[in-house]
Amino acid sequence: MQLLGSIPGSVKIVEVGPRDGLQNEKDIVPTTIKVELIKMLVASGLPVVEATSFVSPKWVPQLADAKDVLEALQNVDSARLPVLTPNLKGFEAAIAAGAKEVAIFASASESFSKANINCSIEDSLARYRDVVLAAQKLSVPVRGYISCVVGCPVEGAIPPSQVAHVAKELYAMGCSEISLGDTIGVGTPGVILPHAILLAELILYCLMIPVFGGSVIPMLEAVTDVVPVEKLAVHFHDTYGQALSNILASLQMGISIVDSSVSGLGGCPYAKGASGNVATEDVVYMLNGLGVSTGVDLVKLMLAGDFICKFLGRQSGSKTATALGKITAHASKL
Ligand SMILES: CC(C)(COP(=O)([O-])OP(=O)([O-])OC[C@H]1O[C@@H](n2cnc3c(N)ncnc32)[C@H](O)[C@@H]1OP(=O)([O-])[O-])[C@@H](O)C(=O)NCCC(=O)NCCSC(=O)C[C@@](C)(O)CC(=O)[O-]
Repeated sequence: MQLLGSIPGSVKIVEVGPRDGLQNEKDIVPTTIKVELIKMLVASGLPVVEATSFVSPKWVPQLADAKDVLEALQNVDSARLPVLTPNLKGFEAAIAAGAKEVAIFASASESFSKANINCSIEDSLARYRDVVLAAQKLSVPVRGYISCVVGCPVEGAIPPSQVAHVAKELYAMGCSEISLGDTIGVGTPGVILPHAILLAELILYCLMIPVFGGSVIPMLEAVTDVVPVEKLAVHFHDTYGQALSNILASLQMGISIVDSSVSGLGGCPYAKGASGNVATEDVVYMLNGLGVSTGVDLVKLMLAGDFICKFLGRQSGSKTATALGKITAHASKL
């Protein structure tokens, strides 16, 4: 255990499947299915389930039913159900629909900020100050996201200092928690970029394909210099299969809040090439193996994953759910 360093005894998992997971689905998922999924996730013991987004329906048509989803969940009180709000308009609509917690989402990359919320980083921070002020008046906690914390689909590697700047601003304006998003899943736990990656970057650069990233540890070092580690969450997409290793490295650096998506659903509509978030089932399986408590019942979680995968007509993106599903199917034939 000494090898692992001082990983936390318990981890808070923030389930983002109903929001981050579904926002990229082309075919509209009926509100009743979204509500049932959220209820199943809550029943599995997840303490926080991000329910939906109050964003422009022109930008994210899949979540145009945010008000209906939230209103159908008014009696659910065993988990926190935050929602994304990009501006005051979204914040006011969320509160009117019964939201008790919200999240704002900035970026460490100028290009991604423009693509995702149609404004510069500084303009977004000014807009978010208004949201946080309005939330503080109602004692509503605000989570702050930062996208592209190691790499951007347009700009390539993002300097840790840029991430730390946005994190410091979000914390100073009053965010209760800051989630660091490797939106395109390019980060590794390494301290430096391996030469092979640098060479691959060069080739991709010549081909004008800027898909490369940096490393998680220097980014976390820069951010923990300006924001207390207990206020930080990590949010890894699993595009390059690095998410679990990055989570383990983050835990070793004192992080105890991890975002994930049931069955590995997800991807951002404004980040081409980004695959799903790390699967919640795989995170829970790893944390169980490490003896880290989460309060999540893996079997109930897998039932929720099975429910949404069957509806979407697709295989689970969780290796744990796939493996345990095969074992169960085999056992039932004996
Ligand atoms: C921010 C805006 C609204 C700017 O979009 P805009 O076009 O610049 O905004 P606008 O103020 O000019 O308004 C345009 C229209 O949208 C309406 N509008 C304006 N605001 C709202 C609102 N809140 N709710 C509903 N409608 C809204 C507004 O009323 C108007 O309607 P119209 O007059 O044309 O009929 C837009 O860019 C937007 O909604 N973007 C959201 C994109 C998004 O949701 N991306 C995915 C989430 S972020 C993410 O996935 C990353 C994360 C968090 O998971 C972490 C990671 O992995 O990195």
